[in-house]
Amino acid sequence: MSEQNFDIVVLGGGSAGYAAAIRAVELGLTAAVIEKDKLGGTCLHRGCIPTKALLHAAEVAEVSKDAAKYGIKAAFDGIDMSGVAAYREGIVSSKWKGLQGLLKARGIPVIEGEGRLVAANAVQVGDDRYVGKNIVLATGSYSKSLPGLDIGGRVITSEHALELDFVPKKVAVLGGGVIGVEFASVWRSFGAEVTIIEALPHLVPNEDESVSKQLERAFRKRGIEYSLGVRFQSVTQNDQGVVVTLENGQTYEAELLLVAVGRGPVTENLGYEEVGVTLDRGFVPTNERLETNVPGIYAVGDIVPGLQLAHRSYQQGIFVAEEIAGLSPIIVEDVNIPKITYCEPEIASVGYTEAKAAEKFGADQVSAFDYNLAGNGKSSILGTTGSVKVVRVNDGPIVGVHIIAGRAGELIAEAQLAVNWEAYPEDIAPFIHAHPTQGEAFGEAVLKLAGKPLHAI
Ligand SMILES: Cc1cc2nc3c(=O)[nH]c(=O)nc-3n(C[C@H](O)[C@H](O)[C@H](O)COP(=O)(O)OP(=O)(O)OC[C@H]3O[C@@H](n4cnc5c(N)ncnc54)[C@H](O)[C@@H]3O)c2cc1C
Repeated sequence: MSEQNFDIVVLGGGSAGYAAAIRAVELGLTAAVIEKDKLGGTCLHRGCIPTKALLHAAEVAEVSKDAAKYGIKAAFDGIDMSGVAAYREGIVSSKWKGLQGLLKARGIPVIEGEGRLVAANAVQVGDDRYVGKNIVLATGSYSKSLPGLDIGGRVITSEHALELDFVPKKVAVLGGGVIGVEFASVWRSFGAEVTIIEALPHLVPNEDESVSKQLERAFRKRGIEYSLGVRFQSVTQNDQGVVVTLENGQTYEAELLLVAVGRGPVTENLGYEEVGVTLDRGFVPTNERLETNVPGIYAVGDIVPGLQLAHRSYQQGIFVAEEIAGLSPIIVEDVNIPKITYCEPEIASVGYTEAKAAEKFGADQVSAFDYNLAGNGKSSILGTTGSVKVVRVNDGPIVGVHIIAGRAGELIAEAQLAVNWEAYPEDIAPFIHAHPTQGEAFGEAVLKLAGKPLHAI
């Protein structure tokens, strides 16, 4: 049995874990990462990157189907899933190589193997013990299912969906949240018939209702079916496919059922509770400095209750390293973290929805303006519609921005700065947005809220 000592031992080498190690070493601390699978975790290998490659392939399919609209002669002749897989895997492996290089260049050891917390300051891998002045738990998340709904055969999760080497003819998607609508969007572009089943009254139910409604209209136009506000009851499967039954007795036949009902924390049987770390429904609660109830043990990423996003994970990793180094980093609340749903059309948002802002600040204290992209030149050129909604406190800051449009994700960077810096529309109004850009739409909404509309009425 060997023992090695570090300032920080990180259990889990996903977005949260490796970010903590990199920042720690930048600050002059020593750190090691323990990873049982592949450095980069869910985001790089099974999440953000491969799914966005699929979504881009889907966009290329849509553009090629639509080429005549732009006067371009091109014929769409179907999807070659092995080509799509090669493109997707190429991106993932180049990013993976780059990431390994980043850690190597900083001298951060990546210990391969399954780690277990064995003391408040130690993680064991096989016979070897890694002792840290501080421990950072970063073991991530897995695809959840519903009670009684077993994954297997034709009932699949996003991990299986990514690896499919064929386009299903007909697919049912259980869950109209981010992962569900992204796969629905890809499969529809690839030619599948898709039905989404969502128990809540809207698709992407955490978004501003106006955005959810626009997505529902856009999906309907694209031929994506959905059933809202009715719960799933059961599924049966046979050689041909699945039959999904809802609580209202409605049934759907499909070749596959994708279960996209959220992600649970990976915290079982890792020694957390034995060492005294309190769990709450499997998640690891922390104080606002991301320290667990056991002093010196921190938790970051998807195991911490709240938004499960890669950029939140990076931020938490960096935060914890700086906290341990005594820098007192600033806290970013979940509400101020930008979120993107990469379906077509894309959705991007930050801050409070109009309804939540009204609840928090009072309905008569809040104003919103929803700028229709029909008035935005660049959006017309790109052939996209949608809107940019800005929510402000009257005589106060911008507290929410909600965008739906092709490439909406690229527009959220400015909005998240405005929200996090608590900018007033009047602060931003004098500044200039380049023309023609989709970014002008945010400028137009801000001008309107500042009382000097240009192209908005
Ligand atoms: C289909 C899909 C699409 C997504 N798309 C996006 C997106 O577009 N944008 C976005 O921001 N987020 C996206 N996410 C979410 C994002 O992937 C996660 O929020 C992020 O990966 C969480 O990082 P993490 O470090 O907490 O966990 P993970 O990335 O899950 O990393 C945890 C790591 O810990 C390792 N581990 C676990 N237990 C042990 C152990 N005992 N010993 C050693 N190692 C262990 C695991 O192997 C894993 O590598 C997506 C997720 C999915 C599933």
